[in-house]
Amino acid sequence: MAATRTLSHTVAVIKINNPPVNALSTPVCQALIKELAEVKKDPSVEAIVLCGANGKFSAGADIREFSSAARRTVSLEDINAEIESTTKPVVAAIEGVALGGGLELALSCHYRVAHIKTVMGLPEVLIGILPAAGGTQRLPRLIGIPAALDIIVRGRHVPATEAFQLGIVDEVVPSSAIAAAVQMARKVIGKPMDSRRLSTNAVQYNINVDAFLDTALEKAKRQFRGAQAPLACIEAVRASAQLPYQRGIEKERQLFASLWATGQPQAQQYAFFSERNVGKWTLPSGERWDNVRPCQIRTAAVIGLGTMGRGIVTSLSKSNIPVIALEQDTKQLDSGKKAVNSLLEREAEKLKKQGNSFAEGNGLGSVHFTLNFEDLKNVDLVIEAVYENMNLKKDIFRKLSSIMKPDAFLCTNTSGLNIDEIASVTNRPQLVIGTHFFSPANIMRLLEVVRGRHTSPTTIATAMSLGKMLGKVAVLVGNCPLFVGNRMLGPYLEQANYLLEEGYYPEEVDQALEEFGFAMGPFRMMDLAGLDVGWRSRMEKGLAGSGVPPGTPARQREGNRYCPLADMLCELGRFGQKSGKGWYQYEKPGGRHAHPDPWVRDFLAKYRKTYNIKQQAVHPEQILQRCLYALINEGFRVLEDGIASGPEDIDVIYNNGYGWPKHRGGPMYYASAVGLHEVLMVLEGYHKANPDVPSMKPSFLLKKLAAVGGPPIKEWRTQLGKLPNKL
Ligand SMILES: CCCCCCCCCCCCC[C@H](O)CC(=O)SCCNC(=O)CCNC(=O)[C@H](O)C(C)(C)COP(=O)(O)OP(=O)(O)OC[C@H]1O[C@@H](n2cnc3c(N)ncnc32)[C@H](O)[C@@H]1OP(=O)(O)O
Repeated sequence: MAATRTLSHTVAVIKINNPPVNALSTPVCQALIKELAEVKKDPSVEAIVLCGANGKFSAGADIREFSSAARRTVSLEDINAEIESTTKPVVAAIEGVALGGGLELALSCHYRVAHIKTVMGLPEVLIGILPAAGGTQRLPRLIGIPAALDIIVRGRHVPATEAFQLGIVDEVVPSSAIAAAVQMARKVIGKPMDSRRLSTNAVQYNINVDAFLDTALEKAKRQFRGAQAPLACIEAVRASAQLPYQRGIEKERQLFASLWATGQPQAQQYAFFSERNVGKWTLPSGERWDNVRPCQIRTAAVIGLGTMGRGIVTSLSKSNIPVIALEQDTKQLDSGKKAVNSLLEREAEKLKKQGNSFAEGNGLGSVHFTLNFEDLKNVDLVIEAVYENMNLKKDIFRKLSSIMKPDAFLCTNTSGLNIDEIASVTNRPQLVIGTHFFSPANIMRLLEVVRGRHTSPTTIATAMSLGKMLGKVAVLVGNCPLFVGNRMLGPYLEQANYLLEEGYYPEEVDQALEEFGFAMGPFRMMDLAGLDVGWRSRMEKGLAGSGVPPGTPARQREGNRYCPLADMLCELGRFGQKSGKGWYQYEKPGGRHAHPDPWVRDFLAKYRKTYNIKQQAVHPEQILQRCLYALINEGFRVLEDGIASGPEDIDVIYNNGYGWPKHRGGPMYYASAVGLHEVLMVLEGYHKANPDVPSMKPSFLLKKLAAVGGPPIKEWRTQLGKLPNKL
């Protein structure tokens, strides 16, 4: 039953019932219409309570229906209008979540009662659309333009206590919201209802709405780099102030249709479901997310309090997991402790602003700092987060192996080292796993969980479940140099470097990719990460520094093209932000504002002259094609090698760890949207002209899919048949 009805005295309680989140699917909407019609004409009913089954009001419209053939035949706003115009008072009993269409439904009720642990909001913007069941018109009428705009444009979850302060709900209760709503319904029977019908009210404001919204629009254009939904949300809110309700609704629908035509909602909704699907991991042996039980992690330890370690400690502590944080000397321990405490204070401040405190207990209190390895011996799981050096990591794992209790999990936070080699020095390779966090680890949502050859399914389940506990999107990947995200970055950065050789400047390449929607272009990103990191690794591989065989041409390695520009900057001490100079110049070492550097322009001009490189006329569109298609091609190779289980996994990694714009779905989705044949043609053309750049040689899988007509991404798996699986 999509909705059920019971009677409590003269109050009819209509309950939405569509597990798991009571999405307002077409059958639910049809059931609501039927129940409403019946209670309206039932003389024994004097008031109505609307609620959701299983402690959840509703997570909104059924997103799957948007793109499915089963297009909705019932308009949610028509149901809302029907509820609002009812002469019997309707009270929403909000529990769990009231999101999107769920909150819009509640806003059409005459009163709202919420359980204290509820969150509500209009997160449509996050899936590329705008609230289109009256939310952009009713919410400003209830709480004013600035507060409504903030909620609609950011799509944030508003806790019940804040919702009460803002006036979204009339009462917050610590016990059953349904019982409280029934009580309220009985109290308001017979009371005047006109002012409770939000659509009949005018928006109240004492600001210059146009100027306010113009400023918001400019800010949103800068902040959301090409995403259209936030801009449409602002225009819809503008309509609420300027137009009568019904015309505002027309505008809302019009904006929805225009957004749909951009293709962005489809990309963002693909990203939404991909994020959920990556949690459903499956191993070739048949073990899966739903048949392997994770172990409970009651205590954890982190080794190393550098940038990564600090973020990981904060993240664990924030999730209420007691942590032991270990450093090798007092100086580093003290500075790590200070940094962690300050991060935790900031987190506490954030929660306080949202009207919350740390869930149970105090996050700060749960961190114990130590220099003594013995202190770690009883924790359930340890995350090693020292710098990227195989010998150092092996030393630590040897030690852990002898100290830790036998069933403790040993995780390494490496961004690309071989998990099997690290596991090989332990007495429990089945409990060793890679947990690749992204910096800052207390903020970035991505966690690459890297399975080694001997890692057990229980260890995988535990690491994936830990990711969820930390509020992260955990993606299971196979063990290969650099794993998935960083491996794909290689060819992308390589092309960015070649573009400099050929006549571009860092700021021009960055601008093209930032206009595409990346949070940061490749050169700003390299400056932030530190140019010395890659330099050290290239030196270890004999590609840079004294290990390069004598007589090797400067722009060649092993017969292939090589760009030594980044090595040359490092030799001059230009490591990026940390040294105040890199591809850009900064106000000071550690400064964060990148300014184009005339020195770099001069340096590039001399370099091109030295190597007699003719400046080529590269069209800005080619910057995108070369960098992005190089990255995508490597993505296909990752699939070919069985390192990721599907294109969605790669897209989730890029959306959440590398600043890929979600409104473009992810690199593999983008390839499918651009057309695989187009991607293949560009790669083929480039590779023919540049056979000394092997990364641009089109991958086998790309060719295979292009040959069958470049099917949409959801059909790739069936088209490709059985692929190797190294998970
Ligand atoms: C011009 C052409 C137009 C064509 C289209 C015409 C249609 C026009 C109609 C317009 C009407 C608009 C009405 C309204 O404004 C629009 C909306 O309401 S959109 C939905 C807004 N809501 C959300 O975005 C909430 C999304 N969900 C979440 O944030 C979270 O799921 C949660 C609710 C906070 C719960 O989180 P968790 O507990 O972590 O659980 P999961 O996230 O794993 O979810 C569990 C399960 O539920 C599925 N699911 C969640 N929400 C929805 C949803 N709204 N619709 C469908 N399915 C949903 C999720 O995928 C998981 O599924 P599983 O993986 O278990 O299969």
